[in-house]
Amino acid sequence: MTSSAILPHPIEPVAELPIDAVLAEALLKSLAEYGEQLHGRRVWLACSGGRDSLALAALCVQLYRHGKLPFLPQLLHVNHHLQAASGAWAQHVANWAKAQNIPCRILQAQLNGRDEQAARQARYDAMRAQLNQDDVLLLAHHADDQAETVLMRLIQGAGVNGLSGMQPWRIQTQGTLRIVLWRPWLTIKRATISAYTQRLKLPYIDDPTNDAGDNVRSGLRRDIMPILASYNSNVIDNIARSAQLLSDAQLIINAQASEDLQHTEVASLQLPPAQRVLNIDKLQKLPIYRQRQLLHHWLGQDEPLPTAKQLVDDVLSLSQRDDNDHQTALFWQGRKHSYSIRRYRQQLYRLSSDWLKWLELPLAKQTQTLSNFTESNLIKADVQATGRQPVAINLRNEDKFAWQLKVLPNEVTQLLKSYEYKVKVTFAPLDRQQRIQTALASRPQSGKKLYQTLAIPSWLRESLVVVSVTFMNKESSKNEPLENDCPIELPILLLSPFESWALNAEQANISVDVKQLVAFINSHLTLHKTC
Ligand SMILES: Nc1ncnc2c1ncn2[C@@H]1O[C@H](COP(=O)(O)OP(=O)(O)OP(=O)(O)O)[C@@H](O)[C@H]1O
Repeated sequence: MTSSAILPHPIEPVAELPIDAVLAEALLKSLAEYGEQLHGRRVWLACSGGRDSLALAALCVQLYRHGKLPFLPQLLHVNHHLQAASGAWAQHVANWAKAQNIPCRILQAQLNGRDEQAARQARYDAMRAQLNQDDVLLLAHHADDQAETVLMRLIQGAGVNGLSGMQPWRIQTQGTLRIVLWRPWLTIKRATISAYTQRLKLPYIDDPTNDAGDNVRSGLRRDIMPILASYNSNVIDNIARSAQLLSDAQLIINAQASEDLQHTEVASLQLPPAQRVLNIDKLQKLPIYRQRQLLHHWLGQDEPLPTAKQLVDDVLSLSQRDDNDHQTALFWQGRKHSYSIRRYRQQLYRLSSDWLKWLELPLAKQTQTLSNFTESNLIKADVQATGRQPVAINLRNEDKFAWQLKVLPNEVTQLLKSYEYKVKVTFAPLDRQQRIQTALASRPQSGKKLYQTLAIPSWLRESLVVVSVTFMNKESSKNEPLENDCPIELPILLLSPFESWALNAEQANISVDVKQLVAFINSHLTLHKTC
């Protein structure tokens, strides 16, 4: 196909041509609705050069030149390089923009495949790379697009969210970039846009693949919509209206699910998106339909796309089991991460694969003399210029997460004031044979018994650390332990990445109060994502 075959009209400036009242009203109404959010933001217009987006660009030019639109969006055209004429289309959009005196950028897409989905993905990627934080991207989607989207989702078995179609104002976050997709024409029929382009003799590009009927969307447009219209001539408006009603319903569902989630999540065990934990007893107090919605909401948090209904059903059955099976793991490949959903006792866990990998990394034993972390010693060693910057002792700091004891040198100085001894602290992985006694047990325990008493799920068992303390004579240059009954390395704490248990140190007949040290360590432990 030659580019001239698809460009029926020559390029003319549109500023002074008649403005379409219906199209202008829809845009200006949407502008009034989102005016506050639009304030101070940069607006771009995604222009394929096709009928709809060229019409929207033309209307923006007209309204701007008549002082009715406070900004002139910059056009963004993405060249997909999918067809022989792609380059000519890009050039045509650039020429048209130049004739209208509207800024325009042509972007090159990097396609990963040749289908519609690959083109869409590459298009958004290219445009996102161009946009800055909180920029707004105008799109020319209209009521016919909306009706096709809803029908497409209906035949795929979507729920309320999917059936509420495209949103007129949608915040889209990917990585750290947050942008807004603005669709002011979702209530406008294609026919209205067509009539306007004809009146203005707009030289839009007619992409032959749009109506070829060889993908679901164009098949619905060509074959199904005319049949539906023969039953009800308002079919487009009606489907678009249903989508709007469902969109309201979805907001109510979201609000209910967020409220239920607040009461059901186990606050102390959260590390989103790596680990999220639900309390099954609380979940089961809700009616079953709210349990399903809550699980749907809980699983899909941190992800752009929701989970399939099948997974929600499987997780619901997992929560309902009353056997002692702690082995079942459900797998979910999200867009951003993959997850394993597991149950341990009365808790449901959604664990990211990165997090599970990190939990398997070996822990090393290490001993630190606390006085090395005081202000004077750090300054002497020229490690820190000030006592007010935290220093970290890493329990496990690799790859994506860091588990650390983070202390301020001046706090360590303060702590050690009350000790007449040198304090050495050892962090060592818990040995399965090691017998230790927590306040929860009447005698020392090891291995399986200990895990059961403390309710440690299997995947956390390689991430237990015993903290021991040795008090040394300050004067001794040889770092000899004190001459009393205090054993070398008295265990005082057992740590997991989320919890800590004081160990029964009173039994070891020592004169020094370790409570202060336990409280200090407990209050300075941190666990966070590093990237
Ligand atoms: N190559 C492109 N460059 C920039 N924006 C695009 C491109 N293709 C599509 N868009 C934007 O995405 C919207 C929806 O895409 P869709 O595939 O339905 O558009 P189209 O039918 O090719 O073009 P139009 O909607 O302009 O008639 C368009 O209205 C337009 O705003």
